[in-house]
Amino acid sequence: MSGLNAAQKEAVHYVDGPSLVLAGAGSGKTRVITQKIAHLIHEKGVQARNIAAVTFTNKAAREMEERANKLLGDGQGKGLLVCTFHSLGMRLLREEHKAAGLKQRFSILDSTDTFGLVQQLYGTTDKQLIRKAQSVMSLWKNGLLDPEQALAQAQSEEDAQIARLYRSYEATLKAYQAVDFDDLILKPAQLLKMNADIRDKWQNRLRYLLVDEVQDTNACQYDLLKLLAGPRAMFTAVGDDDQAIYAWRGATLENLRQLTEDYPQLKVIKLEQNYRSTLRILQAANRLIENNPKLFTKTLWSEHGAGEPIKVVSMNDEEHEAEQLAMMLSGHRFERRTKYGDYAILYRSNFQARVLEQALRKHRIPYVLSGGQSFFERAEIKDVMAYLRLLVNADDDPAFIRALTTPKRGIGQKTLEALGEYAGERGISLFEAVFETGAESRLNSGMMDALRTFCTFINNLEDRAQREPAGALLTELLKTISYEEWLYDQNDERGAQARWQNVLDFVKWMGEKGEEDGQNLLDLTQKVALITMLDRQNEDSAPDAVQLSTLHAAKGLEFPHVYLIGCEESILPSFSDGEGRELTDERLEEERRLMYVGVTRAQRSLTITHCKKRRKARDMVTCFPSRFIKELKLEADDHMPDETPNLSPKDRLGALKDLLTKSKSG
Ligand SMILES: Nc1ncnc2c1ncn2[C@@H]1O[C@H](COP(=O)(O)OP(=O)(O)OP(=O)(O)O)[C@@H](O)[C@H]1O
Ligand SMILES: [Mg+2]
Repeated sequence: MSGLNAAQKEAVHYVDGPSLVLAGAGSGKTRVITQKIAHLIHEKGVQARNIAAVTFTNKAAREMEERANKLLGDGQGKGLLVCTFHSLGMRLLREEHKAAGLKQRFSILDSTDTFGLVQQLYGTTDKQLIRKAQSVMSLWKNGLLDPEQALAQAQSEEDAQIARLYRSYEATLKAYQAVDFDDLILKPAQLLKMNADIRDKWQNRLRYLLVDEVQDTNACQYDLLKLLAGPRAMFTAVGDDDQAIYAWRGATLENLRQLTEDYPQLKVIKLEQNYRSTLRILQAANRLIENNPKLFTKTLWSEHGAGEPIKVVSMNDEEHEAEQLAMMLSGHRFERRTKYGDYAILYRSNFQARVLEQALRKHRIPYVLSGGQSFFERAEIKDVMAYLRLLVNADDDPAFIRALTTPKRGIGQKTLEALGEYAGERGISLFEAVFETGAESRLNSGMMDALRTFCTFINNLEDRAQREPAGALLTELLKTISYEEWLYDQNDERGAQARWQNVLDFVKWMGEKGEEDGQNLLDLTQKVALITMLDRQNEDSAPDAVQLSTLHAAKGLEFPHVYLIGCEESILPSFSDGEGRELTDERLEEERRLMYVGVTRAQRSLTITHCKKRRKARDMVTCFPSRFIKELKLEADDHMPDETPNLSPKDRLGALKDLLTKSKSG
């Protein structure tokens, strides 16, 4: 129990009922969770497999698992469940698939897949419209509204149209034996609600629940949590209302208030000491967030010194910003003898990373990117995944079409339409339709043969996939379909090379994962949908590299030195929400919380940059510094003593040598 203050100890020791730790950034909330896991196992005799800790991102889950296992020592954490809400939901759904009306090997569609599906059902190619429909349906789903209720509630013709789309979307998913990400939460919650046996079983299994970042749970996740906790209500939730940044995905701060209502016996514990940041950073963050209405009052103090002043740097444009950043970072690293891994560059939106990446590459600064396009969303990976998904679930029509036509097998759109029509009339999947005699009259016999050859090929693979090692089988599959050649046909040399390398990385990763966990290709495939590139990177021994991340993806993390870039009106706060809605007070508050998350990631130094101009399409537009910079009230720091870093003569010599070898090798 070392390394905890009195309030943290209280939170860790309290196991008589539900508790909520409500505290600001860097106050050790996540630390309470990991320590509490150890406490439950070591002191309270709770079995590891009866404990579940839930957090928001895969990365956070992995980090928490590592920390917990370190505390627990050899083998004691066996069976401990540390995961995201989504993977918890998937586990439950896989085990209870029958009750959910799904086969055990259902497909999981990610947002790219569902985008394609909505596009097809809605009959439009207007991306904005599709995204809007997706987000409205998702909000309905998360608000536990079914298509009929949504239709009944519709206020406008547009709403009604989306509600009808929602109906066919749901029917299609069912026909495909597929679920989307929202279903991974929604369906388990419904199962637990409707089915007492399943509820008892899971409540008995997960006897203690711990939830990190509870401020970002949506209504559905909260429901799931409540159902799992049951009347015993043995859980610890930790969170910070000032860091709620997922309202756009339906997360609601209302849940925090609801928690106090649903559990009158809830013990609320506040943590007030910040262990992460220097006083300057902490106080600036506090001044910023004071501009938001308070839900709960919190005070944060720190024993750390004032630290160095927060820098605000004005740049000409985004190229200048990126270039300067690379120079500043190199200089800083040289002067302080730090590692690249001590730095994070954070930004509001993914597009900001592009120019930055170029500059970092030019200056040979190693970096890793997170929160960007997932590795698994790349076209070549999705191609390979289509085959795997089809092995797992032959009813997965989108996977069927993608695999069948990649590479082309001489089967054209007309044939697919005829097959689709027949399958639709019979209410079966495309795969099944191929083997029905009834389909023969609709298609010419050459096509029929080609289709059957393909399906037999898949059937054989499926059989082998249950027994043979994942890596070898995958390699063979790629060879059989001549995927490498196909890539070279479709892309220029460099593009093909890069894509093929990604595929090889993927095969290697699947092979290793399969050996590690003793899982076959089919088991692995279901998991892939929930994994992001970041997890993959973390598995290779983490390289010393600067972290590039969106603010959303940086939640819960900390870095010695942080650069917060593009702090301009219309970027942070962002004026548009992707659907053309304007900046309301509520959204402004959420943007402010996002800035607060960014500022509070920094431990020792914080540099904020903004551009005077920025390229928009073909024009250079004038930009203004973010209002949030003013709200940090940095003048207030002026009376604080500056602490310049002390470099001993020896360090300086070392730094100089470093630079010399670098300039030689470069
Ligand atoms: N009692 C303590 N003594 C020393 N260091 C601590 C203590 N509690 C927490 N820390 C350290 O402070 C830092 C912040 O802790 P942690 O990440 O748990 O905070 P948090 O409240 O979860 O922050 P966030 O809101 O950003 O998620 C970590 O480096 C952690 O190891
Ligand atoms: Mg945390």
